[in-house]
Amino acid sequence: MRVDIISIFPEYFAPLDVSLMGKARERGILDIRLHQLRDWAHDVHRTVDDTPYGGGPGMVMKPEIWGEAIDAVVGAAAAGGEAAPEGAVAPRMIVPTPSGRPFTQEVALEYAKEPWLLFTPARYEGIDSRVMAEYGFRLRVDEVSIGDYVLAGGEAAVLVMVEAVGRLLPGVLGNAASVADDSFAPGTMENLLEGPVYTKPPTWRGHDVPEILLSGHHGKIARWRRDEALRRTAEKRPELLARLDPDSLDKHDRQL
Ligand SMILES: Nc1cc(-c2ccc3ccn(Cc4ccc(CN5CCCC5)cc4)c3c2)n[nH]1
Repeated sequence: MRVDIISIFPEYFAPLDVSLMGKARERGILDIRLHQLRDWAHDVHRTVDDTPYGGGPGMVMKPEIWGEAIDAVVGAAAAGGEAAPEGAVAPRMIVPTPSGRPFTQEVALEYAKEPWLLFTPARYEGIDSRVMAEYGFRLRVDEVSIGDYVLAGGEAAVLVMVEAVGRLLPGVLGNAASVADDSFAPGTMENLLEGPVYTKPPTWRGHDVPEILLSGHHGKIARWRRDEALRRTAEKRPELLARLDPDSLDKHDRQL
């Protein structure tokens, strides 16, 4: 997967050089390319923002510079300047914003199927809306929110999304099964919070690991884990239980 990120703070993405994402890049699973938005601002001060039409606080990012940057990043491949990833002519353009659709595990799985993503994290009060209108159809623009709180810019949201998508790519996580057991993973754990985890020692400061987990009885262990997931979900996120497909609950679940 190719990932392009255009930002006035490309250094914000240094964390993508470490750990799982760093290894995925070394192994060519993820091809992340960073671009400094100001490289397309031609005035002497390399200005990227201006005052909002209609008044209001803060500044808005100018459309011209974003347009030139996106054309350069997308066009380079389309113009045959280099091999577009897996024949993708155009990337999916993802715009972090507090007013976007919720970014969920389902959206992460959707993005993980794309050969090429373009993230456009903004600063100030956001990007002139005409940029999303200009690329909306051709780049299938998706405005997404990572949560109901306001960040100072989109970069942290991009870090979150690249990690959530990157870990779903084949070969990134050592033990593929752990993706299937994720909270919100499709299938048995869909819409359930995962239960508690333990490792050695069996007793630590007087706290014992639940006996069942030491029993080696895999059927009972799976049952216990599902019960714990249901209990935790009912306690912390009851609204998720309402989304559960009743057919996915067996008679044991129902008596909980
Ligand atoms: N899930 C999530 C995503 C973000 C996020 C993503 C990108 C940017 C770019 C700039 N900001 C700061 C910021 C400050 C104030 C407003 C609200 N203003 C009210 C009137 C016009 C706008 C919007 C935006 C971002 C924030 N925050 N939270």
